[in-house]
Amino acid sequence: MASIADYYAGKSVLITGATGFMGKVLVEKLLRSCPHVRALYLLVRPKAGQSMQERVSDMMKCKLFDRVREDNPDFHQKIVPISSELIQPGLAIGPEDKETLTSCINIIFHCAATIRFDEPLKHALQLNVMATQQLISLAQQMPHLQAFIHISTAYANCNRRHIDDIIYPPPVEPKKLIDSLEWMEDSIVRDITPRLIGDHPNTYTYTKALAECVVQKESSKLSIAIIRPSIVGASWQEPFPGWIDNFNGPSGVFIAAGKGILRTMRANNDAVADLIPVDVVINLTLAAGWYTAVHRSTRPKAALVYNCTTGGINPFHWGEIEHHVMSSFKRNPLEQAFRRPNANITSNYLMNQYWILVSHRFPALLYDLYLRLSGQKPQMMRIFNRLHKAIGLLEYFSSQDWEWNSENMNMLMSHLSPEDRKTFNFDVRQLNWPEYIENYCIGTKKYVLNEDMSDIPAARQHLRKLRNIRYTFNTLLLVFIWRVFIARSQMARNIWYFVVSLCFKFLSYFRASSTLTN
Ligand SMILES: CCCCCCCC/C=C\CCCCCCCC(=O)SCCNC(=O)CCNC(=O)[C@H](O)C(C)(C)COP(=O)(O)OP(=O)(O)OC[C@H]1O[C@@H](n2cnc3c(N)ncnc32)[C@H](O)[C@@H]1OP(=O)(O)O
Ligand SMILES: NC(=O)C1=CN([C@@H]2O[C@H](COP(=O)(O)OP(=O)(O)OC[C@H]3O[C@@H](n4cnc5c(N)ncnc54)[C@H](OP(=O)(O)O)[C@@H]3O)[C@@H](O)[C@H]2O)C=CC1
Repeated sequence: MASIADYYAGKSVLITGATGFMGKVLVEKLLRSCPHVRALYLLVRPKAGQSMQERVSDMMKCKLFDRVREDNPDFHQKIVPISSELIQPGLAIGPEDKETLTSCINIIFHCAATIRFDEPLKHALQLNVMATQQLISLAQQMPHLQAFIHISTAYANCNRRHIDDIIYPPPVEPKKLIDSLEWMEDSIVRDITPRLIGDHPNTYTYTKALAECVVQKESSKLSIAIIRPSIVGASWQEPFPGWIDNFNGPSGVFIAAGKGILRTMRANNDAVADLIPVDVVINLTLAAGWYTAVHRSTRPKAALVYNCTTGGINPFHWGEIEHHVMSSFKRNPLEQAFRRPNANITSNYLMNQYWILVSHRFPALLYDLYLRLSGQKPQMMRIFNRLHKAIGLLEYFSSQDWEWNSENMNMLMSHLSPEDRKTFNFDVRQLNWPEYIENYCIGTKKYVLNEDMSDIPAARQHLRKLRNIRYTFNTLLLVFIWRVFIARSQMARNIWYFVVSLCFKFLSYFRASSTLTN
């Protein structure tokens, strides 16, 4: 059997979502590890005043592509941007482009989606479900297509505790839902969304479940595989450790904690934090593309599903994540932290509300007061309100755990040659979590916040200043409490003397007993 790189040699690959977090890593890895791939056709839309060509050339200038640029400075010649808006009829692909695609594409990687948890249902449905349906229809017109790889999420079935490598019946027949929402006003859809999504936490997981069902329907006509990654984090090894470029999932939480803004969050210390590095997901995706294509004539007539998770193989827990994130940001602090990094997770609702009041709202109020008094615009309360909204949406995933079957991931690994196992490594047993989390935190500093590592001494100095402010503040608070409450009331003074003498007695007792034992 051909190696993975040999298989991709001379192939034309179509990628949706190439400008996104995972899409970029996919494009980079294909160009670097499969240098003889014929062409990568990227479906991209113009956005924020930039044409699709400008967006793609900006993307290729990004640091992620440094290694490919070194190996092959002309790599951009393999990239063919195609203008496409996935929520438009026919994906808004022009007739000439459609002709080109249908005549030459061999493999499709469908990564595009809206991953926002608060996306209005209609839009999530249009992009995550209807666009998938349209892409499959296009794929059916491609005579040379050998594999269609759909990126789903491990949480598409998060209303179940144990999730196998299979497609579950959808919560509703997608076509029926699409037809009934079509005529409804947005406000009505918004009102009935909670009833429709039922035991799904948001429109994202709900529509991703429906998309799997759409894909399954076509699996007898096409060679399809579904990849279900869990919580995708920074890269582990490739193209370099710690690469990340967004605030999604845990990254935003890590940054907020590193900046000393986030001090408390609801999460279960003992629940498995099913993070998976982005390079692992992409390596598995490319290997699945190869496997699906190579076995297309002998495969069973159903889509193979790959749960791409770490929990069952190399588990790590939210409590451990908290510990390593905090210690990493203490060693490599972020610039201009609001307070010293010290976030604690708790599964207790009341405890969490208490800390939100004391460690979020109260300091924000004080700081905004200071900004007002110094003639500046208050902003801290606004930042905290947005943070609370974001973490409120994530808590569902950090407060419970799931069990995924990773049989197909293991099966795929067993089919790889020793060489491919190294080049397309997705063996998460080798993942050293503390080292990974350290690189992840440094990655958020370098690549998301664009902070310079040479500024670390200044950032440490800033943390020392914050510690001194805290000590001064605590001392003043103690003096204030003493003056206002204790010094003025006889009863409070008596209680105070009673507590002090009790402590004194205990001390004398322990000293006496330790002298006796010696
Ligand atoms: C000490 C640490 C302890 C650890 C504790 C546990 C931590 C982790 C917990 C659980 C992770 C579980 C995740 C499950 C994943 C499932 C897997 C998948 O399949 S898909 C991928 C997931 N998708 C998302 O992550 C989209 C989530 N984001 C959204 O839905 C929106 O961005 C939202 C509602 C959060 C905000 O929307 P807007 O309309 O307000 O605007 P906008 O531009 O998106 O963001 C506004 C501000 O919020 C920050 N932000 C965005 N996401 C954040 C986040 N996750 N955490 C903190 N801040 C975040 C942004 O940086 C921005 O801040 P600025 O204005 O630039 O200062
Ligand atoms: N990140 C994660 O933790 C996880 C992600 N996944 C899945 O992986 C896939 C990729 O996710 P990720 O890279 O993180 O997501 P991103 O949000 O980073 O990227 C989404 C991509 O989809 C494109 N897109 C969105 N809307 C349209 C549209 N109307 N027309 C054309 N293109 C569009 C975006 O293009 P543009 O740049 O123009 O907006 C972007 O390239 C998704 O299917 C997601 O469900 C699964 C599990 C976890």
